[in-house]
Amino acid sequence: MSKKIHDMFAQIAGTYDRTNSVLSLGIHHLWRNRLIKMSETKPGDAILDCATGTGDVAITFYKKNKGQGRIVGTDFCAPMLELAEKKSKSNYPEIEWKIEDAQDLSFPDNTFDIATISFGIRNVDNTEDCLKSMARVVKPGGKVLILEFGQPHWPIKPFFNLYSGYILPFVGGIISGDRKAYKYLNTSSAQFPTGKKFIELMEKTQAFSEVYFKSLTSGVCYIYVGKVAG
Ligand SMILES: C[S@@+](CC[C@H](N)C(=O)[O-])C[C@H]1O[C@@H](n2cnc3c(N)ncnc32)[C@H](O)[C@@H]1O
Repeated sequence: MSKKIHDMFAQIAGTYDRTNSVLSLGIHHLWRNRLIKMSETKPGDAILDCATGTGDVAITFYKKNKGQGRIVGTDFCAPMLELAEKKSKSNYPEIEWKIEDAQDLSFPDNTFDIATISFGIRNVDNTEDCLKSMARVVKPGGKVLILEFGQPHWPIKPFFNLYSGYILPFVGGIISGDRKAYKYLNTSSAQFPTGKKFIELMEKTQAFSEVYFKSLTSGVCYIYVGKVAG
């Protein structure tokens, strides 16, 4: 587990949701909804959302499946998870929140139908370990889905680079008081394997029988799907 990443999220937890909404102009809700649609979930499914942060994906799964089934949100950062719990406890008390490192999940093999991670895998120390850990806890034939930033293509690319390189750290810094965290968002996204390169990483784990991806908003974000091998 990276203490530096953990402490960075602990530091920005209180302003995380507000900063997200401002910086993405609300588009992050559309991206997360797309992830849920691509999961093809149905009421009764057991779902794990890793690196859940303040819990939006887990809560959206709960609403989509009308509270039927099991929804678990995990994160290694207690201050983020506390906000998820606070948000959900009156309306969605059945959602389980648990401190877990996504690279070394403690659940038994084949526990879930679906496991997701949104804007989290870029932050883990070892991407392959994280993918293997998520695939291990999903039943054969179930799905692992990853939502992550990418590097957008032309004609959005120059505008995006300007936005994410300068405006995002500036505005993120003002709202959160931590400019470095939003500079990190930009540099880590720019370096992270995207599209076919990420698919190669998924294939390398040998945990999936089928892998595919969809790019969103001209490549600003990607959703990767792996069907867990039997
Ligand atoms: C950018 S936030 C994303 C939160 C949420 N999934 C969302 O879509 O808003 C990244 C989250 O990943 C968590 N995280 C980073 N590395 C992790 C790890 N190895 N295990 C579990 N959580 C981790 C951080 O604590 C943080 O809450």
